[in-house]
Amino acid sequence: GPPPQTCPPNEVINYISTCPKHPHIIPAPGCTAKASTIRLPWAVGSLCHRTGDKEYCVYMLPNFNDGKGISLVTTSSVICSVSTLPHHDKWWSTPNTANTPDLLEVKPIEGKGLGVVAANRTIRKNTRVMVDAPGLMIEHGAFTKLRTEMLADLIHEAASMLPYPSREDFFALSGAEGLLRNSKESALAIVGKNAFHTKIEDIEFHAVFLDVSRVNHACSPNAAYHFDPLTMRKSLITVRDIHPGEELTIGYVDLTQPSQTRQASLSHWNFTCSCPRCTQASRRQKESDDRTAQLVNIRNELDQYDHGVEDGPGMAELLTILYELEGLEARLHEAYYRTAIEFNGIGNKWEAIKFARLCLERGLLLKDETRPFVSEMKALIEDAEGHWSWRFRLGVGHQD
Ligand SMILES: C[S@@+](CC[C@H](N)C(=O)[O-])C[C@H]1O[C@@H](n2cnc3c(N)ncnc32)[C@H](O)[C@@H]1O
Repeated sequence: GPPPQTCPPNEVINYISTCPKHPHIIPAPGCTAKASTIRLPWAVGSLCHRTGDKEYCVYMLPNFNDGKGISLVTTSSVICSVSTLPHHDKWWSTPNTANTPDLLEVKPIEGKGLGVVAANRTIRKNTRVMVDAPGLMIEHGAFTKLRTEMLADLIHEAASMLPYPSREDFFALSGAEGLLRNSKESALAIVGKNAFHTKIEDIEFHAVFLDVSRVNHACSPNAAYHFDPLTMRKSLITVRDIHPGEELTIGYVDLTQPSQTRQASLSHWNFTCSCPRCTQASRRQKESDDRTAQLVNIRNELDQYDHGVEDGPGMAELLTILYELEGLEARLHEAYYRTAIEFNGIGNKWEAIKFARLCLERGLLLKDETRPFVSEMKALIEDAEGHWSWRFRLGVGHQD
């Protein structure tokens, strides 16, 4: 059954309508929507900081995500629009069904702090192994406009208002090593090391997910994230088979960059990647970087639609091989997309449809329905000859 409602500590709450004693709804101050259209009540923190014409406060919903709660650092008008979104109910009602506790284990990994490993059975590729909702979200505007101390203040308050044990889970995340535990700087540092850019409608947030935050980085990762903006859930999906005891990893940065650029981007998280793709003997490291550069070149060349290419399908299939050799299965749908377009581009309908299906099969696990490639591939499968790419590579002169 549902967990009991938790009232956050009184000292940080100005007023709250979620405790069983006060079951009425209080809209956020300044909210012009009718109280009856706001289905869920928010607790408002006592602390707000103003910059320009915006006042950022902390809004917390204790019942969210099976009682784990969620805190937002944002303005009352954003809370108002969020609470009245048409698909809003889905956010609050989606259960974390894919979490199979005995599939995964969080444990110390040498040189990496904690990490997530496959517990005691093999996890097949394309398995959704975790589904997580954000515990803390900070509007991007607060990040860029507020002074650091004010921002740290609000983030600290947002984390402190979360129900037990989410509050403790947040402060136990990595990123604040060497700083005073539970201090405002810790809260800010934790957000810096664990937040993802996440959009609600058109508003950008930095979101911290308390469970998926434990997954470490690798440059040939065996898993990837999928974020569904309609349910606000982030899932972890395997892209290769994972054997018992093996660590699950994702890519924190663009993995089609050369190794030195990847390492430079990872310095934000204060570590150097020691995965096999990054620590090969120098000759092999160069070969890997060369393959990665070739992959990017082919992708760029195939993305030129205004002139012919020689053997487009052959190049696109080579692209697939390069993604596989570099361990980039998490992005294979990108190669399948190009292959589908190239086959259709020379009028080979059945091969085009085959690769469009492969693209959707992989891509839909990792990307949401709203991505343009999804509608492109669906349209191609539906009517290859009516698709813009039909025979588009033929009869167009070379442009050298
Ligand atoms: C989002 S957290 C991942 C979970 C973290 N290991 C923990 O204990 O909670 C990001 C931090 O994990 C560590 N980390 C992630 N991937 C790593 C890797 N490949 N090698 C070393 N440290 C890594 C870094 O300290 C990084 O700042």
